[in-house]
Amino acid sequence: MAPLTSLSPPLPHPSPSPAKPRRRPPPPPPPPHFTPSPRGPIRPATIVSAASGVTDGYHSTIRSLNSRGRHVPRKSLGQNYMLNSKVNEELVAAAGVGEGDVVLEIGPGTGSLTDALLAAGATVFAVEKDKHMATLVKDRFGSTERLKIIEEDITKFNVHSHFLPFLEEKSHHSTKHAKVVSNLPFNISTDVVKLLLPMGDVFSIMVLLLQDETALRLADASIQTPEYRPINVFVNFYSEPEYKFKVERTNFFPQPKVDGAVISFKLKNAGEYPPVGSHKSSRRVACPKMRPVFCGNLDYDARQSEIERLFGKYGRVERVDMKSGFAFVYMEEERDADEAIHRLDRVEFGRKGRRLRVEWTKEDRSGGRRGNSKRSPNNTRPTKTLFVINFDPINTRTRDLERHFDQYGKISNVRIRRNFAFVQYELQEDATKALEGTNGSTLLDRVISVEYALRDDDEKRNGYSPDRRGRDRSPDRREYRGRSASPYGRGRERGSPDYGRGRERGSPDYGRGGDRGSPNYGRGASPQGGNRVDERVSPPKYDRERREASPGYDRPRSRSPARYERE
Ligand SMILES: C[S@@+](CC[C@H](N)C(=O)[O-])C[C@H]1O[C@@H](n2cnc3c(N)ncnc32)[C@H](O)[C@@H]1O
Repeated sequence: MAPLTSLSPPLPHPSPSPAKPRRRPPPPPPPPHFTPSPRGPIRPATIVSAASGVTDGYHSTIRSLNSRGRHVPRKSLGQNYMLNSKVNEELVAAAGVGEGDVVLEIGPGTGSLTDALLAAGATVFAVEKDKHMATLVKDRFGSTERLKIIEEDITKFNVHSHFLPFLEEKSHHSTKHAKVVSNLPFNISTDVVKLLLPMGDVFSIMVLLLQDETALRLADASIQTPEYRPINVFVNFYSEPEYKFKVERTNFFPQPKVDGAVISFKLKNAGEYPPVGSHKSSRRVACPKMRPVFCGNLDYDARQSEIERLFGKYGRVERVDMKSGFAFVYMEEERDADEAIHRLDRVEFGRKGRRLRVEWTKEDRSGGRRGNSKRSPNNTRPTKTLFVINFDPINTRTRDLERHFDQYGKISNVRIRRNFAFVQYELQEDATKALEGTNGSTLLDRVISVEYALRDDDEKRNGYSPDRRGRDRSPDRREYRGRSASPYGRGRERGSPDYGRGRERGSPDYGRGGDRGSPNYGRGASPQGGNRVDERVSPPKYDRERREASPGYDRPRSRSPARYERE
């Protein structure tokens, strides 16, 4: 450790040439720097006066920075170190850290907050991305049972496989919940919030020091304000946020351009998540077994086994519902699904290296439409012709459909059009039987959806027959295109779950003669819910009521989750 030559604050990064320091020395010990938020009543603030701890924190931070030779704080890593030990103590107090607690600390840096956590009696698991700082903090505390430091990027950190065993081993509480306390690099705060808030099974509270602006925004629970954003839906769904107090920028070295603030999130357990059904329904969105992961932008010929293998790396896959170009993956554990989403979203996959879209399905599909909703609410007028979707468009032949449907009566015609088909019976009663029997059934590994066609061929004007006419003149398709609940709609892009993402790959409009079928299946008007092809382009949507209670649902359609991450 480099010795301190005087009691006055040394340069935090001793330069080989003292005459030309690369950075200004840190400021003198700061005056009281906690101030209440000026931003209105929804953000209660705590006024904390600075105390003698100020200089202690200051000196130990500077000493640490000097301890392993010259260290230039890295802006890209948000390295603004805390100089005021009082702030650290307040962070610890806000999380109620006490004897026997296990704490995940993100970015220990020089170890000043780590020190306060250890002093409170906690066992600390610290994740530090910067190798230099990880070594520095190890040096500072030496080997102790109560501290584990790993060098890793928190945004890529597998909490369940790396942290849970530690928690199991170290927690002395029966509840086995850990806490998160961190003076976070400002640039990853939303990533961290998104990563950890859904982990109410692991963490009870998360207390973060982040940019004041961000803290104010995240703590905003009032849906009525114009500032209310998708991230607020997320935050309030998974936690109870509370703005604690502001921390002025002069408390950090180097001094950032903005002030910081401390915010706490009391994490909810799955059972506490707001219900997402109608008021009559008590269904909750977060039941792990019920909510599949949407995996979009797949090759049309992607195989179920490939998807199983892919997701199987992150946990047990209960089942995979393959659709055309997308799939729903049911994982046994919600945390494994979270991990899969985290790892696989936007990863290139398949022969053509498409970028996957992986995210939680936007609707609780457990309503079991497949099992209990056999008919389209939009199209209840029985016809002799059935409209079939969701079969494998590459491998399904007319004869496969015939075989699948002919047990219900005499079929007069089967027509496949890209990835939808019409099956016409001679008798309407047979069509009804077939609809009841085949909707939600499996054909060549795909769960198909069946509903009545809007009209029968023989109802068409001038004795229309699709077999005699060109595709473009098909009244069936014209009819469907015109409906708001259209399964064909307006030609959205493939694999983009309706957030305006996924533009890298265009999708020909079905109705306009694109050469590869990626129909726009409309928006959530699917009578079959989970089984309709429209899910391929857009995961099912909640109704307005549900959206309010569900993270991500109030996103404007043109906005992307990527943007959400950048907030
Ligand atoms: C704002 S500093 C806080 C340091 C220290 N806790 C303090 O209070 O002085 C942020 C710390 O997080 C580390 N860090 C930055 N990005 C990280 C990441 N993705 N994962 C883990 N640590 C990260 C930085 O290297 C730095 O040490």
